[in-house]
Parts: sequence; C-alpha cells; structure tokens
Amino acid sequence: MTTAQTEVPHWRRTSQNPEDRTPVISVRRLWKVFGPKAEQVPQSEELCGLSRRELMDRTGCTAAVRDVDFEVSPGEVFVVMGLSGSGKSTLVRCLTRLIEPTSGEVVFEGEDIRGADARRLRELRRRKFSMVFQHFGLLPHRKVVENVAFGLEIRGMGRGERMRRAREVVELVGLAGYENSYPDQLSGGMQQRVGLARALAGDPEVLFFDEPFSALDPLIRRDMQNEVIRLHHEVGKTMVFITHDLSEALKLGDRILIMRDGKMVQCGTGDELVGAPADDYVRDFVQDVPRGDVLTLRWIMRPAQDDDALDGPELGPDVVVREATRAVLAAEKPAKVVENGKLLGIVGDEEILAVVAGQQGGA
Ligand SMILES: Nc1ncnc2c1ncn2[C@@H]1O[C@H](COP(=O)(O)OP(=O)(O)OP(=O)(O)O)[C@@H](O)[C@H]1O
Repeated sequence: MTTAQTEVPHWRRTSQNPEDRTPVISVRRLWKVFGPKAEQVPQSEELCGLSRRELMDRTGCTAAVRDVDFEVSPGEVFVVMGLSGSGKSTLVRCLTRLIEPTSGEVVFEGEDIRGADARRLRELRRRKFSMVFQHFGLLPHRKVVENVAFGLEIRGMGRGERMRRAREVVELVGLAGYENSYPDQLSGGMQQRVGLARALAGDPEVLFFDEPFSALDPLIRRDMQNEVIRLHHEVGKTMVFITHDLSEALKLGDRILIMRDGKMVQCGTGDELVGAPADDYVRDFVQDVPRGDVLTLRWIMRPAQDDDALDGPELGPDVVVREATRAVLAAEKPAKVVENGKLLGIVGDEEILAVVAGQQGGA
C-alpha cells in the first residue's frame, strides 16, 4: 500500500486514512429559511409544525431546508435527491456556505464551518471543496488547459507547476489532445469534462455536483455518469451529488438522501430505498425501478426450514438479485446466503421469480 502510494500523484489520493471512518461532513439540525425574521422559524415549535403554505401565509417565509441531519463518510458518493423545489440545491449550498444556513451545524473534518470567518471560508473553498454545476461556467477566452489551471492560479501556484498539473487532469478526464481548444469548440459533454477536470485539479477533499448532467443528451449523460464512477474509483474523492433523477441517484450513490418540501424523508442505500421505502412519497419514486437490479439477496432470502437441502451453492447477502439469478435458477438446490461462515437464509427459484415477476408487473 505504502509503496503503491508513492507512485500515485498526490492529487489522486484522499488525504484521509482509509481506516478512518470519521465523517467528512456532519450536518445537524440544519435549517435554511428565506424571508423576514427567518431565524425565528427554527426556534418556534409552532412555526416548525406549519406546512410550507401555512408558514408562507403566517410569516412570509419559505423553509427550504427543515431540520436536516446526515453524515457523509470519507470516499462516499452521497446523493441528494428530490423533486424540483424540495430544497436540494439550498441544502448543498449550505454545506459550503454559498448560502448561509439559518441554524444548525455543518461540521467539516471536525470544524463547524458556520463559525469560519471570511478568510477561512475562502481557504476552504479554494483548497477543500470544489463544485461542478450544470452550467459549466468555463472562461470562453481561455484554452481548456488554462480553464483547468485557473483555480490553481488563484491559489498562487506557479505557471509551470499548474500547467503540468492541469495537463495531467485533462488527461485523467479523457480530454488529452484538446488541451489547446477553446470551450466553444467542444461539445456539451466535453465541456462538462473540463468542468470535472477543473474541479479535480485543486485536489479537493469534497466534490459537490449540482445537477451537472441535466442539460446533456441522454447518451452523453450516461457517458458522464460512467465517467464519474470511473473517476471515483480512480481518485476516491468524497462526492456530494444533487439530482432529481432516481436512476442517476441509484447508479452513482452509495447512499441517497430523499428530500421533500425541505425535509429529509429517507436516507439510505439504493436497496434500502427500494426494499423498505419510508413512506408513499419514496414508494412512488421507486415503483418503476427494476427491483432485481437493486435488491440484494438479503432482501429476498427466507429462513432455512428443517426440510431445506443445505448443500446448494453459497452466495453472499450483498449479491444483487440480477447477478444471482442464473446461478440460483441453474442449481438443483436452493442457494445458501452466507456471511462470515454464518447461514443467514435461503434463496430458491421462488424468491428469485417473485422479484422478476414483480418487476415485469411494474410493482
Ligand atoms: N433566495 C431565495 N429566496 C426565497 N426562496 C428561495 C430562495 N432560494 C430558494 N428558495 C425556495 O426554496 C425552496 C427550495 O429551493 P431549491 O432551489 O433548494 O430546491 P431544489 O430541490 O434544488 O429545486 P430545483 O431542482 O428546481 O433546483 C423552493 O421553494 C424555492 O422557491
């Protein structure tokens, strides 16, 4: 591990020790209220209990983020999902204080950044956080490599060093050969790759993505999602990703936080959302998801009975149903779901087919 790391450019690694699971970001009781005397809303039990409409009628305020708590682990891809107006952008902008929270805590690597002064905040935004937006915000009169190097220039890095770094990152995002192009000579997808390279160039601890691919054609969008997955494998950065698209959330997210009217409705892995939706809102969201693509054997196994044969194939509980289907259906005996040598349950043709049939019915 140590030897390998010496060969990897330092910006390709997170500074956090992989053993250290201390959250990178902890959000506690976070509120963002827009409107007059906004700070009174979180303090008042009565106002907190009002619906969005009632709160607006009574106070002229909108509670865009209401009492949200979550943690993001090092190296995690954390997705914030919800319909338009649910508070995703406001929430994520509060994390870097691009929007000032009304109350609550945003702890980044142990520091409550609500207490950071302007200088510290600038430093955090330059060195620790990067953002990728839907509108790429590239500088039109600068070449690709200069756009990528721009943040490093602001930091005061010398020209030679920053151009060398920028070229490496341009290559990393698959744009080698386009270093000297101007943004308007590139397609939308390629411009977003420049946005990604620019975000990565500064070796941030956390990358924030605000619906970065919404304006792209579906095929390019899929390419870019794959690109994010690849880059995540390669650079291992912590990522916070906003989307209103469930399939994007399921594809990218280690965990997904679902928001509705500023509140957190559920936060969990894709299989938790699909297997145990917290309410009808989440259930509606996930109803068209092909369950076999998301659920794992843990969700469909049944307890072993006395008359079950226990010499069938062995599979882990986190194997996705789709991946287990062939093995289970081909075996004469039900599959044993085993973790650390312990038998957790049994999965036979019936359990598999129930998922596949449910899928076809859209349930
Ligand atoms: N500056 C502001 N002043 C007043 N209300 C605001 C402001 N910014 C956002 N809001 C309101 O806060 C709520 C949440 O908005 P936000 O943009 O965070 O939602 P979103 O889920 O990101 O939506 P979208 O997907 O459409 O971007 C909305 O009702 C919005 O109208």
